[in-house]
Amino acid sequence: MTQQLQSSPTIHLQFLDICYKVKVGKISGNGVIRGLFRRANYMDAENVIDQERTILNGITGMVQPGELLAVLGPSGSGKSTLLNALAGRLPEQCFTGKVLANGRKMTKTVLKRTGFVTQDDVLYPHLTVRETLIFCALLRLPKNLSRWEKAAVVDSVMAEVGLCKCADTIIGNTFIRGVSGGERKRVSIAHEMLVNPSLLILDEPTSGLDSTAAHRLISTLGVLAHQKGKTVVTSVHQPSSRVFQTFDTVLVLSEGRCIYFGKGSEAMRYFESVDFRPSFPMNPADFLLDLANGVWQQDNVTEKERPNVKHTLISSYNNLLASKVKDACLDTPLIKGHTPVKSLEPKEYRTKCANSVNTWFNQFTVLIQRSLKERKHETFNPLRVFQVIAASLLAGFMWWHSDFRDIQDRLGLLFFFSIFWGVFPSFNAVFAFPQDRAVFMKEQASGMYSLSSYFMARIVGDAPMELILPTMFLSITYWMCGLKPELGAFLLTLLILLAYVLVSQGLGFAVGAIIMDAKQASTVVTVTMLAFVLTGGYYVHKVPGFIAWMKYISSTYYNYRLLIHVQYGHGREIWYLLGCFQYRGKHASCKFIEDDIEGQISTASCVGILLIMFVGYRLLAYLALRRIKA
Ligand SMILES: Nc1ncnc2c1ncn2[C@@H]1O[C@H](COP(=O)(O)OP(=O)(O)OP(=O)(O)O)[C@@H](O)[C@H]1O
Repeated sequence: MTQQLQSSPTIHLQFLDICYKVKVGKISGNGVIRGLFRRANYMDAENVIDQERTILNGITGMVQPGELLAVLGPSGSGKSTLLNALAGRLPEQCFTGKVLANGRKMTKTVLKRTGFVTQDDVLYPHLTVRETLIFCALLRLPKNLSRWEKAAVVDSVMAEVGLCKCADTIIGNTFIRGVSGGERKRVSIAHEMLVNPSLLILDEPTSGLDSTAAHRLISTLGVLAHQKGKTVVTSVHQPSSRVFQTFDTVLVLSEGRCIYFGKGSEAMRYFESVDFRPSFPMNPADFLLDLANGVWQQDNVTEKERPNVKHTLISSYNNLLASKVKDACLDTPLIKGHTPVKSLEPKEYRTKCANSVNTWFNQFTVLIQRSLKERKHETFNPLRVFQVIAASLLAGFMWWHSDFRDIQDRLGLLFFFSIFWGVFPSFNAVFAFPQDRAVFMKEQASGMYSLSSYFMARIVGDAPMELILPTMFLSITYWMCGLKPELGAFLLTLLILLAYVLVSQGLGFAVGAIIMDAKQASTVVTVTMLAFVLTGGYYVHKVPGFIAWMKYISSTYYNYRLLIHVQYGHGREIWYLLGCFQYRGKHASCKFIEDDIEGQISTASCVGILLIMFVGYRLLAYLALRRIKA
């Protein structure tokens, strides 16, 4: 089995003349600046000007299997952008130049064999290291491997990247103590290593680590390149001299331009050859970064005489090295149009790739298991359970054994159900997709599962607890309040309430998925629910005509009507019981029967509309996620 995974072909990566520009906003004549530039001369411009900023300018280089290429440069020099372009994460139409794997354009198959470790660790905080990797293996490894075999791959990858010690520790985050920063980074690397990538690209894997941890991590990457034959590209912010020695090739960026590409061991010699040498012995990486920042201390030279460092280095690179690097890249047989060597695309590997996609159902079950594990602390949160029990007891005591004939009180109770079980689930559901966004985007980019399997797993996984809590609530309150003492009536009330909870949850999902920002989405859902509650039919009867239509889109209205129907039917029975034909318009309860029970929308319509809302909100959420994915 391990052999099966080890047979992935090698990748020779070449990138030629990569240029990336972005539009940074428009500047209008009235001085309103919407872009990044705020220079005074633009303020006076009469016309609207589109500003372009060059992030990468003609970057060329290559890296072979068994080699570790380090991309160095100050913050903002374009390292992440370059790595994104190399990993196929930057849309092709956004940049110019070529990224070639084994002399060919990057194909989906190659991208599947590419592991990309982003700068931020996008992991679930409540899963342990082993669980994180097991779920990843279940989703990413070929379906012809058994669960046991996938677990064995996880164990071997953990041993390879040094994670065995903390295998059962949770990942954690700022609020929950988990594995250390270095270990978290290793988990991100292991996540990519599971698919046995031929090309591994890492964006600043050492950021936030102390020099020892950084050295250990880069050594691990060195082993992957030198001993396992992987092609490794990593950006590093501030490598120590020990770390620098591990790099085979170094690319130094300064403001999106290359100032050096070549062997790490020859970098200092090159800069000396163009008259830039350190005035005292220093870490080569520090010296290179100083130069990339335009900082250079030179004895006996005044500030005025000092050359423009960046400008000089860019010209030197263009005059001395650029053409050599380009020739070296173009000179490989693969680029010259030769047919790629057979071993690079073995038939066996292609067959395996074709077989590797897990079935929809498989993805769904793994995602649901992961979702339940990751969110069990939230779902079975004792505070949430306490909140619901406290509310049910409070309502139970407030309406203790209420009388069937006290219609006003009873309607108040039924409306309280509608408010509580409208706001609570919608508010909880609104966070679902915004919180998952980073993981979802990353996993979608790696093609781990389909959107529909993720979506179904998310909404089904959330359902059980959303249904358990209202059942608990109603079982306590219904009997305490003395509502219709029939099992059938109780079960019907429960069914209506659960359906309403699912509709409210759907509203939360839809708003969350459309807005994708937890704070904004929770505000919108609160306002929406407020509108639904106000037009629900309890507070105001004579709603002004221009806003009266709102009740027809209010799920609270339909739920309230159904709950009343279970208790009072069409109101005939209670009408006769209270003798309302005598007191029409005078007795308060009779007034409630006239206004709230009689002649309202039919039960079938209420059920039908709630059903439409149940499906409609979820469909909206799904379409909103599709848009994000695209
Ligand atoms: N889509 C974009 N729109 C505007 N500016 C952008 C865009 N993408 C990147 N940039 C800018 O391009 C520059 C390079 O960004 P990049 O993230 O590649 O830098 P970096 O070298 O990786 O920096 P760091 O080390 O801080 O992560 C930055 O100044 C960034 O603000």
